[in-house]
Amino acid sequence: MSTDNDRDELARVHYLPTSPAEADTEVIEGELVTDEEYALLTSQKAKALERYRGYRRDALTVYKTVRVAATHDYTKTAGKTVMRHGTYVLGGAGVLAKRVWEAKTNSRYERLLRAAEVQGDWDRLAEWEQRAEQARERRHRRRMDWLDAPAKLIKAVVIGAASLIGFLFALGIVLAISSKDIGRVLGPIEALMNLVQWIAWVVTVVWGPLVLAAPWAIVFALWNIGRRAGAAPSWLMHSGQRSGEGAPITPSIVVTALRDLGIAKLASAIKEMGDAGASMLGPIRIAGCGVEVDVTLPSGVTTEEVQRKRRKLAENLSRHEHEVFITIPQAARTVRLWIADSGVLDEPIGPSPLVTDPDATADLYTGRAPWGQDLRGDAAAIALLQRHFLITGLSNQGKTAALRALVLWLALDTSTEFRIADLKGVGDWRMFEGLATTLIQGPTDEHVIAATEMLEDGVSEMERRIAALEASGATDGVTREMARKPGSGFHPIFLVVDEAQVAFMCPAVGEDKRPYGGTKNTSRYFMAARKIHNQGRAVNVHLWQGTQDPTDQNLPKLVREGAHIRASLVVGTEEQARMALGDKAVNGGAAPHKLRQGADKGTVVVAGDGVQLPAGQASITIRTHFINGEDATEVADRAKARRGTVTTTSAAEPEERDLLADVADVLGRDSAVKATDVAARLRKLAPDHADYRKLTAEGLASWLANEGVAVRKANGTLTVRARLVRAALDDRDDEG
Ligand SMILES: Nc1ncnc2c1ncn2[C@@H]1O[C@H](COP(=O)(O)OP(=O)(O)OP(=O)(O)O)[C@@H](O)[C@H]1O
Repeated sequence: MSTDNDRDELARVHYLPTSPAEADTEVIEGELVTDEEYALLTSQKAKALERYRGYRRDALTVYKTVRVAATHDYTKTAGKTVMRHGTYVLGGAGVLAKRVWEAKTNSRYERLLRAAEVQGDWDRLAEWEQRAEQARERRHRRRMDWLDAPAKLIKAVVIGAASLIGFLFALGIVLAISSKDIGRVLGPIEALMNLVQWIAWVVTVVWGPLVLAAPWAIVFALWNIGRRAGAAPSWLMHSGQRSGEGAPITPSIVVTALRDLGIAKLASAIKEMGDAGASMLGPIRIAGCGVEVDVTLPSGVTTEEVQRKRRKLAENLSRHEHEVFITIPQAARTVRLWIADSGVLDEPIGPSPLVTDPDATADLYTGRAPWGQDLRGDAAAIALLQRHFLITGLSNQGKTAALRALVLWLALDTSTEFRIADLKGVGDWRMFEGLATTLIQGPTDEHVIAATEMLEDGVSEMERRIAALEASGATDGVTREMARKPGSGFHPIFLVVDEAQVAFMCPAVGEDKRPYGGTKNTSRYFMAARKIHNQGRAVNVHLWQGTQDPTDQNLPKLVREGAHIRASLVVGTEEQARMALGDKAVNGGAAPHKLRQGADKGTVVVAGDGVQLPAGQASITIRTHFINGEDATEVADRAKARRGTVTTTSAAEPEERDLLADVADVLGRDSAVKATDVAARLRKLAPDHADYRKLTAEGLASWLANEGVAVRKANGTLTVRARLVRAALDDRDDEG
């Protein structure tokens, strides 16, 4: 059924007027076409519409096909491949042109001169100026030589040709005389002519193919030069080429990475130097599982600026941040980059030699503890004699394991003595039972008090040794012989406090009103630690501490700085890194805050004495061997077997006391004493006993009641009667 809309559509298809305004003014509505014409047009309209829709469908199909094909990965890859290889040819031509230009002009010298100038390296500038001048002179001489060249060439050709003909003629005469045939005089000359003719023939035969192949050979050569130079934009490279991951580090990669760091002065200086930015670089040396290169920065660019951009630099070098280390060697305006081979730092290092070698021994005076590997993959050993030690790091990153590994090595030296306070107390140091003379394990105030007393005993021992050394008249301090001689009283003592922050934060206050924790002049742990730091080293009394977070509250500055060797596992911030290792080390590139929590467990940045630092470096990063609890127990057992088991005391465990007998003791001949006085007498009798320290009259009464001794009031005061105490003792004896 036709409708008004159909008509409109029909009119559009056949270019008929669709509105009165469009129609000729003479056309009268209803008389536009006759019925026959309308029927004809209607059937044509259906066909036309069908045709139109067909075209549209076809056009859409073609469009979709083209779009799918054009955006398909294969097409993109193929397109990029074609463009990339095309660009190689153009790039190769550019590289070749540049090489020729540099060979024929002084531009290379100009570039190097600019580089030296930008770097402010006046010695090199003078040297290059001289070389440029010499090159210019040589080139001038060569040009002058060319002016005489044609005459010389013609002369040489004429003389050469005449000599050759003369020689051939003489040869012909010799042949003619020997064969008595005059016709052979010209024989050699004819042979030469024939040879020339033959060569000309060969040339005419191969000339055509040669001419045809020459452009392709040139294109291939240019392509090869461009490909080797990587002369294509990075977006045309396939992903492997573009990521550069695992790609060897070349001078141009390093220079480009530095240029793109976002340091404007550095970028413009490198641009001024052209690709001779490479002149900033020292040789790229293989350094363990990576490479190392020194970069002399242009004037105006500071080493700190580069250090701050470590992540960007790593990314520009197609490495992860933890795979690039920036340190500051001694040379002025120089940064040393160590760039790991991709992924190599995520591979575990081998087990400790202490575990693999059942015969491992140690000598504190002459040896070094095998702790792990430095980033170059070389064994990292650490000298521990007469050095206080501090290790810090976030929780669960391997602090105890790293500290314990060193103590285990020490244990293999039979002259050493250990007094250990593990203020976490989950058994990490349990294997030292029977090896250490003191082993305190636990986090309570009682354990801190015991640890403090352990340090105070260490101070007393230190003072005794200082006096003894002074009295002995020794001139070389405590020698190895003195330290190893049994009974000399100078054997090495190591006071080890793991989780030392617990001690500093302890709120307990002693009888003398002095706090155990804190950082005041009256704080007992703090003062004992300071005294040992100040004077312990010389008489072989060492303090080793492990702590989680080296803030002023957890580990006061004075105690941090008293350690000769400072090691840090991953910490949260640069500020913490500074507290852990000191400003000098962090300014020199030590960056424990850049280690990865979890992934870099057991990796320590070490500063200070005792470690062999690469020349000019303020710290070294060591991946420590992990000795698990089981292996640690085995090593400790070996140490015990060698030295014989020692009796370990645990000062924190309450001393066993017979309280009833003690009360009888303190009552003496008195028949009745006030309970408060009895408590005071008990405290005096055993001042270290925790139960007595806090004892009150009521507490004593209730405890004696449990023992069958009633404590009643006399004149309103709780009073202990000796008669009842003795009776209870007798009863107990009878029962016993
Ligand atoms: N060198 C290492 N390599 C690999 N993993 C390690 C290494 N050292 C420690 N670990 C792992 O880290 C875990 C925690 O180690 P450790 O107890 O020494 O940490 P911590 O820093 O002392 O922890 P916290 O401060 O909480 O006591 C270990 O159980 C072990 O699995």
